[in-house]
Amino acid sequence: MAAPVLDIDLRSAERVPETYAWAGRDDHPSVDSSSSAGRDAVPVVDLAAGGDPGAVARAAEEWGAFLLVGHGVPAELLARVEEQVARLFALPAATKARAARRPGEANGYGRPPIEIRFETLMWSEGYAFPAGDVRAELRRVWPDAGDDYLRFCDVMEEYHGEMKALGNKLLDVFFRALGLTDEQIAGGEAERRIRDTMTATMHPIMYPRCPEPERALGLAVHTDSGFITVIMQSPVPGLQLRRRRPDRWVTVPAPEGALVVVLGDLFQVLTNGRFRSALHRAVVSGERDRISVPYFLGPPHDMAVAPLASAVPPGRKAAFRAVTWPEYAAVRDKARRTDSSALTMLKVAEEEEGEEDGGVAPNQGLASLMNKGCDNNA
Ligand SMILES: C=C1C[C@]23C[C@@]1(O)CC[C@H]2[C@@]12CCC[C@@](C)(C(=O)O1)[C@H]2[C@@H]3C(=O)O
Ligand SMILES: O=C(O)CCC(=O)C(=O)O
Ligand SMILES: [Fe+2]
Repeated sequence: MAAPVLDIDLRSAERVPETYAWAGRDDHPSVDSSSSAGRDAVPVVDLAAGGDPGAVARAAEEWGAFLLVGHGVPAELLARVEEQVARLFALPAATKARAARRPGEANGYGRPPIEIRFETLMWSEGYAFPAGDVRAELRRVWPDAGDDYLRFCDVMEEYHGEMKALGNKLLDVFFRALGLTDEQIAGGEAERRIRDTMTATMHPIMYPRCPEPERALGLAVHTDSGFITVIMQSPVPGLQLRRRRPDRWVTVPAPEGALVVVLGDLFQVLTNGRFRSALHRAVVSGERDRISVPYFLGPPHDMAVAPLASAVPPGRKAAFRAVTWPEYAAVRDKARRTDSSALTMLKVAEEEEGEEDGGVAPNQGLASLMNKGCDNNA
């Protein structure tokens, strides 16, 4: 029998062990979206209304994230995805351990991959798999390919179909928000190549109800590395976006049926720094389990991502050098050791001016974004 991947059963824990206690967790206040007379209101984009390019551009420049409504993914499918993910994580620890992510591998069950960047443990478990190849990966959990396996795969494949179409729609919405014309979007070589080759990874996460939620973190501060992450979340808030001046964590509301879009570092590269990746983290609830199902859209591993010519203003230089996703990951590891950030290390010229007040966090190292006691200065 495979040994459990987590050291304790988070679901039955009566206390948060010291190894899971994040000392600097509350050094910046958490506020909700309704605070500060609209200043902390997470932007909302309505795709049913076409995704207003001006509103999308503002959200992407100032927040690197927004709530997405009118996206067309049926609410009942979202409910079925949540149900299947809950069933997956409710399996016995030894069953999930059959699919444990092995060192150096991208896919499999375990703690979120960023755990190696921190000494404190996170109150969560996740499972990464290629969205288009769920059947092969999930056989590790259900080798008999029985009914539970088939139900899980059917629902995830249906979800992948919807999300793939939504991802393409979102990409065009972002291109339009960058100011690209319909001809550039349809006929631009780089734009077309990105749309045709985008890859998708799912990483459902379970954040079990926590007996001392104010001591724990479900997911530590990070930026996503790819292009665009579309998150489906339980109706239990937990995702927080880092805002500046003053430094604070804005909790993203979790209205039924809405999705959350978060931009990753390679999208910041692609847009020459105009659209910003969002620093974020997840807190846990004292009352309820929370599930989130991020759908990560990014380039194929062999594609060198460089700023789109159409995103570099006339007379300006490309702000970043070209980088593949695996090269980016290596740069990020190096950046961690020097308290720099991957984006700073990839920079070859100045980016366009970002939002000064209240904007997204700057491209700085995680160690200085965290506080003493958050022990990620390694
Ligand atoms: C496609 C991916 C993005 C991700 C690494 C992964 O291969 C699968 C897991 C993803 C995740 C989820 C939690 C936060 C994050 C930083 C991590 O450690 O694993 C992201 C990764 C990422 O965006 O780099
Ligand atoms: O739990 C969430 O809503 C966010 C998950 C997340 O940030 C991630 O998987 O990268
Ligand atoms: Fe994330």
